[in-house]
Amino acid sequence: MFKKKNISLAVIRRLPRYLRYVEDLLNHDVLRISSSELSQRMGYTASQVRQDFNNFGGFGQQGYGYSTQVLYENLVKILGLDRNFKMVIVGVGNLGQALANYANFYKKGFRLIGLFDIDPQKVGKTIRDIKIEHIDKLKDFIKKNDVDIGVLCVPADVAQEVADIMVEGGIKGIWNFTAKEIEVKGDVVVENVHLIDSLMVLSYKLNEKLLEKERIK
Ligand SMILES: NC(=O)c1ccc[n+]([C@@H]2O[C@H](COP(=O)([O-])OP(=O)(O)OC[C@H]3O[C@@H](n4cnc5c(N)ncnc54)[C@H](O)[C@@H]3O)[C@@H](O)[C@H]2O)c1
Repeated sequence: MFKKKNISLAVIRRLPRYLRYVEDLLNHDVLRISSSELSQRMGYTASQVRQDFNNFGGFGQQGYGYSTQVLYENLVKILGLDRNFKMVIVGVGNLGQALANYANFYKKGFRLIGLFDIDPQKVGKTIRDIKIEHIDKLKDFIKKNDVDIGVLCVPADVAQEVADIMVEGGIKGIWNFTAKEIEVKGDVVVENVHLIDSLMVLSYKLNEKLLEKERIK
């Protein structure tokens, strides 16, 4: 594929935003967009957009701009969304249940195929037609179903041991929602999510504005 090695994380983190935006254009029957228009609407510079896309070979045509359909198809491929990764959620508490009920995973091409917990009150119940299984069955389930992604939603104090089970089963990536920095062997990919970080960024921005107002007074 067109993908080069060592794409910066900052570029990768912008790709979902491009995808969301391009999807919106397609939904509004916009078939083509120039890099300057795209950049203006997204709040980047035109050269930033071109540089971002050039990391993957660039998808525009001189004098034409970008075909939204071509952009969409390329972004889907680059992000691996066409692979329909299979995932399981481990820890079906507040967060695990909310994620299990989130229909957008399916729309974006992720297939949730298993739910696991240790609590006997939860094991056997179903969410969106998926039965919650006991954690004892996790390793074999991952092996048998060749699961790609494990979503870690357990308390932090058991995060490492549950991650170890995932890795033993042959998981390829872990979406870690716990506050624990887990360690993994081999080439397992870990992506940590901290909603609170985003809230703190909001807090920082609010604080900046307030400080500015206080200076003016
Ligand atoms: N990253 C974020 O932004 C974010 C947001 C909310 C919560 N969290 C974290 O997500 C995790 C879950 O939060 P929650 O509010 O859903 O907690 P919760 O207590 O409601 O759910 C935890 C679930 O894990 C299960 N569990 C415990 N030990 C287990 C084990 N060994 N194997 C399998 N299942 C096990 C429990 O039975 C329970 O159902 C916590 O670590 C929390 O700190 C992160």
